Amino acid sequence: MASLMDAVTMLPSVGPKRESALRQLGIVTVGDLLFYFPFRYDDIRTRSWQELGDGEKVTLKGTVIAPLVLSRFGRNRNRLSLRLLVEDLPIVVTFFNQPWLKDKIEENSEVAVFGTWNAKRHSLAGQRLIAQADGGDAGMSPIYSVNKNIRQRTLVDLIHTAYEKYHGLLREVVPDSLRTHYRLEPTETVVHNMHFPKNGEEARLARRSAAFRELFLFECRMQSLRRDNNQVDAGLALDYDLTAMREFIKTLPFELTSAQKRVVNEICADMKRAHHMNRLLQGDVGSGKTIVAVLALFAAVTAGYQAALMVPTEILAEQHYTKIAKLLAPMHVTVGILTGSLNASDRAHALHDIETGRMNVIIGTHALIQDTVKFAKLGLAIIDEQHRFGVNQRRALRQKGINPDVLMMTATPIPRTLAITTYGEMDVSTIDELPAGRQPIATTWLKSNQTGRVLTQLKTQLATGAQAYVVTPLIAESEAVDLRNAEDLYERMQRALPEYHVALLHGQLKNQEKNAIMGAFSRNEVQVLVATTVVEVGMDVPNANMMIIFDADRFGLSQLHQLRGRVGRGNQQAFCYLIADPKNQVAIARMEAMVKTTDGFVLAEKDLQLRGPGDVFGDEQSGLPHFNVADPVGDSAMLEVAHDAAKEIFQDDPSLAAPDHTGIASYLAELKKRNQYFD
Ligand SMILES: Nc1ncnc2c1ncn2[C@@H]1O[C@H](COP(=O)(O)OP(=O)(O)OP(=O)(O)O)[C@@H](O)[C@H]1O
Repeated sequence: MASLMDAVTMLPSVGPKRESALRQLGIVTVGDLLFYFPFRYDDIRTRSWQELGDGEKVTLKGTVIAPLVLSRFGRNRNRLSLRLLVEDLPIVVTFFNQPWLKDKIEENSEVAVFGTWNAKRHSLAGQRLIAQADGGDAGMSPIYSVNKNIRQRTLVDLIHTAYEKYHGLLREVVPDSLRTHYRLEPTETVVHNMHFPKNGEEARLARRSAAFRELFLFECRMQSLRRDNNQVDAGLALDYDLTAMREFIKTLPFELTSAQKRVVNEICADMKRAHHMNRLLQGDVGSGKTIVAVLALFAAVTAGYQAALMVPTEILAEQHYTKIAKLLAPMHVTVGILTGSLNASDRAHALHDIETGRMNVIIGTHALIQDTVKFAKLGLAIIDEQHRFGVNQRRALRQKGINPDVLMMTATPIPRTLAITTYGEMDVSTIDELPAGRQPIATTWLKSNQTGRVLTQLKTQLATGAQAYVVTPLIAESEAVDLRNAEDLYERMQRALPEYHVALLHGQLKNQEKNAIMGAFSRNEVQVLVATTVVEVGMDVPNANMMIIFDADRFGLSQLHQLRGRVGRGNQQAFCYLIADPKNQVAIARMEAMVKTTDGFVLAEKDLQLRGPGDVFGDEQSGLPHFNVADPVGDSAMLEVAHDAAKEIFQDDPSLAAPDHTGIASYLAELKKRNQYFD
């Protein structure tokens, strides 16, 4: 019996080659193909040239009135020109690098060409020859994202065939009540009109329903993950020792903020429950996440388990190791470190101590998730700066233990819309308060010809006993040029500040050298640290209260905020100077936002507005889901509706037994089946 889960090879004309090309696009089943929607449409209805504006994309129809001319330049480039009589106007059409069209177009024949109109020269830069099959006069031509192994045309034909044969099997998954309320179209209509709309309006309406469906199903997936997580007996119940916790807290050099107390309580209560903890700890730069993590690590140890902290760089691992070992020493907890740069014998020792359980708390980098690392009894895994780890790496760490509880920490505040999509399946603890006595960092934006002022300020600050960072971005194409820039700046600083120690920190130093420099800076043996962006994460030197960032317009907002967050970690007034001559509006807006606020959540919202979601996190590793039709930012209102609706459904009917919910249940069941199949 036919099913939407049929492999695409069930369609005529899909052999192994096409199958693999489709698979590269993520299309495996007929259902995948039908829901592989175009990302835009070209309006290919023919129009009269008289109504066209310059630069408009259009299809023009006319008669070829002269022989075609093909000219070649160099090896791979060529131009095909033809003269076309459109209504009563002779125009010139040129196609670049499509020499095969010469054999398809005959003199005196009638053709339709899609391209960009040049109103002044009465010419058309041709993109495509419109075939009769495209409908010529009535149509929107869908444009799909394809790869070099499959052409648009082929994909359209395949979708057409699949639709003809399978459209009767398309079912509703969004409950009727929601569909009526939000006036969503039936799935069959959506699929049809996404691929074959008659006009822009049809496409727009179909897109709206398709986006909602996609967001809703995504939210249902998140809710079902959450539901599975929350099942009792799915995780560990870490029965920590409250008295020991209280004693430990007494040894800390400061009083916890009430936000820190609240999140520690949330985390501990969660660890104690038998379900699997899957929690995100977010807090602005300098809000004191580290100590919260240490308390969680300690709690796990008092419950008789090992606990691990995984961080993105070796330097950070070293720093955390030094700090945490010192904090936990009075409590007789054995803390160890595992990074890629341990020598063979240290490594063997560490592995042995992890395996026998002698090491209670293990701090490390990716080295922690290698196969050779075997934990005796891992109860808690904390992942710092988690967006730098891919989903698979997180899963690998989880699989190291007996399904240990997981806490992720991030210093990049996440706007609400993104939090819903990225961390929808997690519980979130937020530190929304800075330790007492912190003053907002005074931020000034200067042009590069005003740097003299900064130097004066720097001298004043250094005279009071403070320290400073001077950051220069990696901007040149070659590392060598970047290094020279940083070295130049370093020498200039040395000359300008002969009575102080200046050091240079850059990415090409060995880890040991970097550690030595950071160590010297944190002991105040170095007063001015000139650095490339390596200081971005995790540096914690409370005596440093001045941050100077050169070419600040080269950084993104969240990076600037992270950098600035390296100062103002003590009680003195801190200063940040952004030196930049931004060239465009977006960069200017970034500088202005930095001057205006020091609140990471406000900046994150601004960043999202200025750049769009992909850029906030940067890359595939962000863990940000990829949507086919929906845009989590542009469609954020819809996302919220979908989120709330899915949440309500899972609350009221967790087993999805109601007749209106069977569509969701079978969608999720199918997903599960496929995951098993492909894992
Ligand atoms: N309750 C507190 N009172 C006073 N100081 C605190 C408190 N909690 C943390 N600190 C100090 O504040 C500084 C910042 O803390 P921490 O390094 O944990 O910040 P963070 O949240 O990890 O920030 P970042 O993401 O910027 O690294 C540290 O020097 C820490 O010792």
